[in-house]
Amino acid sequence: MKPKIFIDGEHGTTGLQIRSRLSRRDDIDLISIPEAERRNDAMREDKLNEADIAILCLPDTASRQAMGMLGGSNSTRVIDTSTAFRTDAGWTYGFAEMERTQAGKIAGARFVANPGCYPTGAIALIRPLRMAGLLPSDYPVTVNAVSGYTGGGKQLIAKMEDEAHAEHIDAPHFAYALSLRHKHLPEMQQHGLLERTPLFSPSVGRFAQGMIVQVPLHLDLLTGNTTLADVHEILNAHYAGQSFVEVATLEECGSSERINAEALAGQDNMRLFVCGNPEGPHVNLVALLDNLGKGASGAAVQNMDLMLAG
Ligand SMILES: NC(=O)C1=CN([C@@H]2O[C@H](COP(=O)(O)OP(=O)(O)OC[C@H]3O[C@@H](n4cnc5c(N)ncnc54)[C@H](OP(=O)(O)O)[C@@H]3O)[C@@H](O)[C@H]2O)C=CC1
Ligand SMILES: CC(=O)N[C@@H](CCC(=O)OP(=O)(O)O)C(=O)O
Repeated sequence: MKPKIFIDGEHGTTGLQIRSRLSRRDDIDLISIPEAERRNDAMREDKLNEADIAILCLPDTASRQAMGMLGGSNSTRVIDTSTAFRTDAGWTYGFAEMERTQAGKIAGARFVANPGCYPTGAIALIRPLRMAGLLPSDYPVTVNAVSGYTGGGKQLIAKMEDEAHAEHIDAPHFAYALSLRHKHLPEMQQHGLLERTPLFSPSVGRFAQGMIVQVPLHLDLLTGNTTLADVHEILNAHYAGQSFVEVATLEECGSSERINAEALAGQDNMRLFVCGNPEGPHVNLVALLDNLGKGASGAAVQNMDLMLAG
């Protein structure tokens, strides 16, 4: 029998993208509720309990409610795309390339918390340097980022696209989370293995999908006489052989004049760049991804595949 997959929130931005990836497959049985019934709790509870894997594409509160609907006695496995469980010890963090053992942990997990889009880029850049001992745990990390506006879900999409919307946004690019308390900080800190809370400044551009996450570092504050080439070598070795995360060569990093935030829109992979003057004194680490690809729906499908194979 084919495994039954239910996407709770399948008519939202992340859910639709997962559904379009899964609707092309014949190795799974996609179970569904009609769009008009998407908030029918009795139907949701029924499908949640019928599924082998439930993928929650809901706001945090609705994800917590769905976990309540699952109760204790069923065997449904869960991938949650919200922020609700990403630092919860009872959940496995769904960033498969974070460590060599992480894909195996996801494969055997009952509950998998899909990473946030910005943390996917930030942790990808930071964690290997922490693990190698190059980046001190108390380093004051700064993360600067720009996201496509689909990152804000249906509500932000409407504000950006609908000129008649009461809260229409006509800016081509805007900074937000100005109080520096973005909801992604706890997972960046925990899974980035950082003692200090990072300083995170996100922004949104007038494009639908795509994302750039930047982590600039002072080389003289890293351990030893670290060079830009050393940083590149650590990242390159960490992600060697991975299908969804690739480190651009130093040649490509050195010859690129610009990085286009939309370059990976519609794709499920992430590319990392180590930019700067080879003589120092700084290095700028850059992650390029689709907020709805490796940043959400692509990663959820990657995790589902690991769980089905596990
Ligand atoms: N967009 C992105 O790039 C990313 C999103 N995420 C996360 O994924 C989750 C989904 O986000 P996104 O798809 O962007 O959001 P959307 O607002 O686009 O979609 C959310 C969906 O959930 C439905 N929903 C809301 N509350 C309930 C409820 N109580 N019961 C049943 N259905 C409900 C909504 O229905 P209705 O239309 O009626 O409101 C909508 O269909 C969020 O937790 C988000 O933080 C994670 C990474 C990236
Ligand atoms: C552009 C935009 O508004 N982005 C969202 C984050 C999108 C996302 O990844 O949400 P999760 O918390 O579920 O990971 C934000 O900053 O709140």
